[in-house]
This record gives sequence, C-alpha cells and structure tokens, in this order.
Amino acid sequence: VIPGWFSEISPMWPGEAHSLKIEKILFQGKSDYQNVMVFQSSTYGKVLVLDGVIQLTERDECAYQEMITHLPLCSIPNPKKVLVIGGGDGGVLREVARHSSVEQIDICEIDKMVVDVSKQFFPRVAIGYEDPRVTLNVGDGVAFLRAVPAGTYDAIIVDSSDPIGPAQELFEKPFFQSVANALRPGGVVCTQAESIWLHMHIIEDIVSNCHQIFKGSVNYAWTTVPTYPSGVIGFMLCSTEGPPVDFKHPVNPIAENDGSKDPLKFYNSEIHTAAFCLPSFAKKVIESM
Ligand SMILES: NCCCCCc1nc2ccccc2[nH]1
Repeated sequence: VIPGWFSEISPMWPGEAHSLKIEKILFQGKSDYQNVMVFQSSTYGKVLVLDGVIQLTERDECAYQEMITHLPLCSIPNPKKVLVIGGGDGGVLREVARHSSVEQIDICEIDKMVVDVSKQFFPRVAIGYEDPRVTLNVGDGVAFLRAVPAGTYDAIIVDSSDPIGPAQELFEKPFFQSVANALRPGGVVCTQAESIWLHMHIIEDIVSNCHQIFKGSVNYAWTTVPTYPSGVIGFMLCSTEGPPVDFKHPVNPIAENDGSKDPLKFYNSEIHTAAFCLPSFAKKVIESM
C-alpha cells in the first residue's frame, strides 16, 4: 500500500491493481450489502468505490453511462418503458432521460446507501433522479423482476457491479430468464458484461446463457473506461423474439447536443457502430456461439 494512493485490488483482476492518488477521503461507510467509500482523487475528480472496486469517477463515468444506455435505446425506434436494475448512482437514469419518447423509468437498486451517497457527492450523476418519469424501488432486482408482468418493458438496463458480492445473481441464468419475460417481443436488454482482456470465461458463460434465453439477436459491445482495470468494459445486448433489432446500426438517433445541462460527452452514432467491432481473440469466442 502506498500512502496517499488508492489501489484497486480485487480477485476480479489478479496480479494487477489500478491506482489513483487520493487528495481526501470524503465518505466511508458499511451498508447492509457492501463497504462504500468516496474520495477526491487528484486527477479523476471524485471516485465511488464499493468493496474496494471503482464503480465510477467524475472524469470518465460518461463513457460507461452513455454507452450502456444509448447502445440499447438507440437500437429500437420508440422506447417508452425502461427498467434499470442496479445503477443506484443515477448516471444511467440521467442518460435514459435524454430520450423524449420514454414515458416511464423504473429503477431497482438494492443498496440505499449508494443512492444517498451519490446524491450527496455526485450531484451531476444523481441528477437522473430528478426526472419526473423516474420511480426508485430499493430492493433486490431478482425479486423485482419476478413480480413484473410479462412483456412490460421496451428496454431493461442491468448496471451491476461484478459477480462477486451483491450482484452475483445478476449474472445467472434464472435472472436472464426473468429479464426476457419482462420484455415485450423485440424488447432489448443491455448488461454490464466485464472485460474481454480479463474475463473471457465469464463472457463465454454469459453469451451462452443469452443465446439459450434471447431468441432475437445477441451481441457483445465494448468501450473504453480508463479507470476500469484493463481500460475497457463490455456490454451484452440482446433482444427477445419479435421485431428484429439490428444493434449495430442505430435506428433512433439521439441529438449529440440535446440542450440538457450536461450534453453527451462520449456517445455518437459512429462509436455506436464501432463498439461492436471485436479483436480476433474475442470475436472467435463470442461470434462462434
Ligand atoms: N456500474 C458498475 C460498473 C462496473 C464496476 C465494477 C467493474 N470494474 C471493472 C473493470 C473491468 C471489468 C469489469 C469491471 N467491473
């Protein structure tokens, strides 16, 4: 441990640890589910850490929040009802709210402390909660989805942490099945799907489960987030049987400057299409299934 530095040590990336210089620790707490910490870094703004793993930094959260949201929502013509599982920081809500066709935004986050800490320390991320279309449910996403009537949502975004800790069940087959049930025909899901540099085996399992459950299209996309180990993180994009969804060519363009307080910083239609281009070592696993 280097004094004055935070190192992100986790069994999710053995033998490596991304480090950020700490200016000041702003919050440390333990919720019913995990350790929660916020610190002011010297070059990435404020940083949110759960159980020692960086969830977001002010400097680069735009890449993750914009891509996990607009890859699915720009792939269907007229999203109206959207569900967010996880995403308690509010960043995905901020991005969903940019879509004027959306009428209802439900979110199910298990840890109230994440919501409260984000509102206190990350107001430009938690601004998503201010949209009148948003309903917050504090609880387990697995139970929430079991209670959702079949075919309710046009899109579901699973902004989870990793399969170590409270999000473990969000990577298992029964959960994917409950997501498929909650989507309308031709509805879409986008999930946080790890790193092709670090987690090809986890990705292989996720892609296999998705092919068994989602009878529309199944695609893997990825983006760059400098403060995530390996510098990249990916997304599973799937659609249920019904009107075909071509994830690679957005049908529903989002204005790159939609007049909101914080305009898009990362997503655009070219990077949407590019996100599905994979290096050969990943392509041969993912696209051969
Ligand atoms: N909203 C949570 C995003 C994920 C945060 C935790 C995390 N950090 C990662 C780095 C590389 C691959 C997967 C990762 N998962």
